Amino acid sequence: MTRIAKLALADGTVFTGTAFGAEGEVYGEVVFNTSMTGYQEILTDPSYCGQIVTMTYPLIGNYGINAEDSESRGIFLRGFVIRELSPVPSNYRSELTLDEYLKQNSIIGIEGIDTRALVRRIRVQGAMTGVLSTTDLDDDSLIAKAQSSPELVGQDLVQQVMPTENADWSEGLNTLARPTALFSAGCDGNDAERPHVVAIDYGMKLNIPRHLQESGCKVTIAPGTSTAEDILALNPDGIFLSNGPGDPRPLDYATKTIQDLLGKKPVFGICLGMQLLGLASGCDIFKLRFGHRGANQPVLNKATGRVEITTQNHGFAVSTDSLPDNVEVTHINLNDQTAEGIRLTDVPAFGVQYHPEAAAGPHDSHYLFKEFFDMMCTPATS
Ligand SMILES: NC(=O)CC[C@H](N)C(=O)O
Repeated sequence: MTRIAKLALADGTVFTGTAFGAEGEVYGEVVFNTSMTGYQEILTDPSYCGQIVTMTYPLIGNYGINAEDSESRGIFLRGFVIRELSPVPSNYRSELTLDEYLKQNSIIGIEGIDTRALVRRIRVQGAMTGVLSTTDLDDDSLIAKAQSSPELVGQDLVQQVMPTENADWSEGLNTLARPTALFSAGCDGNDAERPHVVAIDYGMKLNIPRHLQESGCKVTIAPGTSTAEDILALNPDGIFLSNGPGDPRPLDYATKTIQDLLGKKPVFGICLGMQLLGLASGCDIFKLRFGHRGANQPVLNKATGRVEITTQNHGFAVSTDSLPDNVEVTHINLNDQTAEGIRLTDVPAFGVQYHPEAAAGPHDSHYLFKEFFDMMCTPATS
């Protein structure tokens, strides 16, 4: 029996489609991702907490769901909007269908709507709050709910997704007799020699500690609310600032921790981590109209002149209007000239707005993990 679902936007637009996944009603910021593949990594990226995610690629679910490709312990986005659900996955790795996976995780899906019209509306008017429901199918009621639901701006969503305890990253340790080619000559690869990275987890994607480990590091994961004392007590050689959901500006606890750590150990941040590094260094943050979410965003590395094709998922950006004297822009988004990378000139600290760990997407930017490794292996100049 076909189940109806409706998506209502705060601007009064309503889309009627077919429900899949769970029953119920949710609200969230409606955004879109242009990736053709990687829907399992997108579903399990904690950075989407608080959002209803639309896929522009029309056929979703065609390779099912498997045990290896998840980027976290669950699904944190609020709802999933697609054009056409593939009911029969064709993939030897598939263990369950997308519909079964969303049901297991109590996530509402809607298919069969005009996703092109939805995306064009978001591109023109900007990301906006929406309500996705299988229980209330009255347009006026849903529009009123969308207009009265809280916006994502100003929300600290990190505390809804971050871990609450420290943990050693041990996945695959027994398979890494020696780190991969990314390993620098600096250390000889045995555990005592590996640089120890403490990754502050604001909603970290799992492929990030995998890449830190494969680049030769030992990794300890710490909650996003850790203080500088908590982090330094773990005796790190370097500090990693992870991706994460929501607006970076209310995360005062995180900004303070980073300010207290800058100059003490090398720092590398990705996405939210770069935004927090920027805030800690006195940069301003602004909200993009509809964000950058996809796996084909061109980024210019200003130092090398090379263009990297990157995976991105962010709705906020570091403003380049009034950069502090000790902050340099290292990477630029070629679609809109926004900052995709910064570094501090007075202490060993840098960050990128995009996702060099891919998962899913291109591998053009893996070099950044080696740069961080080498930064930790280079004796600090007094
Ligand atoms: N992937 C991320 O870390 C996203 C950072 C931040 N929540 C943003 O939307 O810009």
